[in-house]
Amino acid sequence: MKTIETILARRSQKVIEGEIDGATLEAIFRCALTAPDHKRLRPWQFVVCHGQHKAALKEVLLAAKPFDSEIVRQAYIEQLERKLNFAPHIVICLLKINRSGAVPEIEQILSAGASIQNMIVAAESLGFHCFWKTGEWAYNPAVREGLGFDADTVITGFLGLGRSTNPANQSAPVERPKINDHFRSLDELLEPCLAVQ
Ligand SMILES: Cc1cc2nc3c(=O)[nH]c(=O)nc-3n(C[C@H](O)[C@H](O)[C@H](O)COP(=O)(O)O)c2cc1C
Repeated sequence: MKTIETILARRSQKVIEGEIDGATLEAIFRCALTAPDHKRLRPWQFVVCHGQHKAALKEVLLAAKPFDSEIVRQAYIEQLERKLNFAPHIVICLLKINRSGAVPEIEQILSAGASIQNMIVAAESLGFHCFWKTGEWAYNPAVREGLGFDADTVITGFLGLGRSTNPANQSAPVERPKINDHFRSLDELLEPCLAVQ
């Protein structure tokens, strides 16, 4: 599929079942490293989790959450096991913020987002599917600490990747916003100003 068709057809997919081979995954990961990056700070880091790593990841997520009772803890364990199965490969995407002042923080955040989007477009162009997840896994600082990253590191997402084998899990196309609701020409913007002159 051509790149534009891939981007226009992209949908997040909440349940992804099939694995991607190692060489193809590596090609997808290399695409993250071509994200636009002001002053080449390369502020991104990625932790790759496959099936064999899910148990360890579950322990990190579990240890990051306090519980009032064992019943609540057990219910959370069941929920975690289910949620960690959302994709066969999970890439924990991190941004190590450079505070030297060389590049504003917002630009580093944008670069981190672009690196993730590059992986999504690469995976989709090869016929795979993705889901970009944040929520409490990303925003609870204890998860970041449990993974061994310092306070200057931000978890920008848990990117699930894989092959979709079950048509029932595939997201239907959606209507996208109208181009004129988001794009205007400068003429249109300046018209009222020019009219009063
Ligand atoms: C930074 C970011 C974080 C996201 N985190 C979540 C999340 O935690 N849970 C979730 O259900 N979807 C999450 N999403 C995915 C959106 O829900 C999804 O993109 C949206 O529903 C639009 O669907 P589409 O991607 O198929 O167009 C996230 C998307 C972005 C860009």
